[in-house]
Amino acid sequence: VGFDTELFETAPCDSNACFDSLHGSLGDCSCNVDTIDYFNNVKIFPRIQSLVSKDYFRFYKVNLKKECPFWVDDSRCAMKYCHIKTCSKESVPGYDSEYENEYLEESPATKYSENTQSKCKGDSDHDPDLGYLNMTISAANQFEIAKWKAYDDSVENFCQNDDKDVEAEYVDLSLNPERYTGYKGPSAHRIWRSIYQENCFRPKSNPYESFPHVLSSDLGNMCLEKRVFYRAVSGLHSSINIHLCSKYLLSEKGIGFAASPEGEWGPNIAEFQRRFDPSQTFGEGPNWLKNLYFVYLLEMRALAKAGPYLEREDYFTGNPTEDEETRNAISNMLGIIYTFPEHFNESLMFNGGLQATQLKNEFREHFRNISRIMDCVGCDKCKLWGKLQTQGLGTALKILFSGKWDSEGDPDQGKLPLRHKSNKRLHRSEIVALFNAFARLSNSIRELENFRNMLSGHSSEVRGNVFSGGDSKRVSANSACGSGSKKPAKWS
Ligand SMILES: Cc1cc2nc3c(=O)[nH]c(=O)nc-3n(C[C@H](O)[C@H](O)[C@H](O)COP(=O)(O)OP(=O)(O)OC[C@H]3O[C@@H](n4cnc5c(N)ncnc54)[C@H](O)[C@@H]3O)c2cc1C
Repeated sequence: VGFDTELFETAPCDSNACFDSLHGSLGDCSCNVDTIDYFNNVKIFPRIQSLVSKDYFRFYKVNLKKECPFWVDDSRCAMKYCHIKTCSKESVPGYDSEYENEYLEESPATKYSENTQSKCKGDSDHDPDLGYLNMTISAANQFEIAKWKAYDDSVENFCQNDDKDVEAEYVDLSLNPERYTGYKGPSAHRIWRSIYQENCFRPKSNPYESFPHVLSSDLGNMCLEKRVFYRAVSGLHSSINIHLCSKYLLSEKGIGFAASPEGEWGPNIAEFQRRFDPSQTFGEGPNWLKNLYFVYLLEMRALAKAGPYLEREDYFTGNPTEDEETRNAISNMLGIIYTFPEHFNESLMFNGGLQATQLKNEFREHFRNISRIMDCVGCDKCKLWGKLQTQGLGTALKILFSGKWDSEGDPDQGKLPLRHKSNKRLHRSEIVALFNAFARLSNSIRELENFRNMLSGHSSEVRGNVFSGGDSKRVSANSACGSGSKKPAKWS
């Protein structure tokens, strides 16, 4: 799918400049911004927000104590708003149930002896002695095999998974909302710089020493896969910054009726404009907002692709009524997602033999590094949401590109009552992260609607047309890496 740098034009500076060019085609897909606005704000947003408030999605297991593997972190949480509250294991619904034992591997020898005992007792049609199959594996070999398994698991993972770390703890996300924390300056910049400069694909011979590290006008020189990577990361960055603008600390103490020890929190329009107005961002702000829609589309496609599998999950918390409600809410939301007519088409990516395989490895390595960089974030609350959202995006990339979900079949499969236990391919924390990450993006798009209305002085009204055709037909030739010309064709 082609990409036209003219789509990323600079809008004139006025009070609503952030939104003037936030219309029409998104680039790199057949979709447009207005379609997503309507679909998200009306159909997805209410459902996903209600879904992630369920117990299964509210508790996230994460290791926030891992050392930064890249540099000595010298930052300190400057504000009390950085801190997070963790939960005791006992307060987590469903804890000590199947989850903690879910991934404990049995040794092949144990499995065999159990199988033989249960199946072979009383059998008279074979001689157990002659038919004996020696499945013994020495402890040393078992250790090696465990390493193979860890390796095999890791090659398809786009993220480090730390929910089995001794130091991992449960966090109740509802007690730790993503909002303004005051985390800024050199520490925050080092994270973003390291992500864009060292762990993101950039146009070759980039002359920029300072932010912004990538100019959208140069994106057309990159192939589809590299552009997708950059746009996904940039979209995540936009989402984080939209949240801090929409839940900004307006006053430490609160005013009048709003007075509270927690302070007064709400949208900060000036902060939003500073971050996204073209006049203050070298013209890039609206493009960064488009990247938010782009990463939303990517994650929504992953949910659709893994939908039949996700519909078969148990969502166990130990409360049968709540679990049933969660499964119904998942089916309902996925049912809506299946109807979206212009899903991202990941099959256009990574085609082209050895070169494509190498690129996919590079893509995965870059993303894994980004997930490791999250351990360097110097504010606990930012780290929590940064880790959750990168794990969610990493899970989406795994669904899209590991090949494991390519034969998942049509969504009707999900209607089968069968629940696969043995065939589990996603960990609980990956599922929790995937849905919460998507909920964050959905919330950001909804917040944009609020900012748009505030800036234009209108009362709240949902914009956009359902499936407004328009630009959607204007899809040009593929410019995936290894597929020939890196220059995208113009929109026809
Ligand atoms: C993982 C992580 C999580 C964070 N979570 C929070 C949080 O929950 N609450 C909070 O208050 N702060 C959070 N922060 C800090 C916040 O993101 C900013 O870094 C901080 O507010 C300083 O903002 P800034 O204006 O200097 O620009 P930054 O957001 O730090 O961006 C640095 C530079 O990157 C470029 N840039 C900006 N946006 C984009 C984009 N979307 N795409 C491409 N380039 C871009 C610009 O050139 C900008 O100058 C987090 C930071 C990180 C790294």
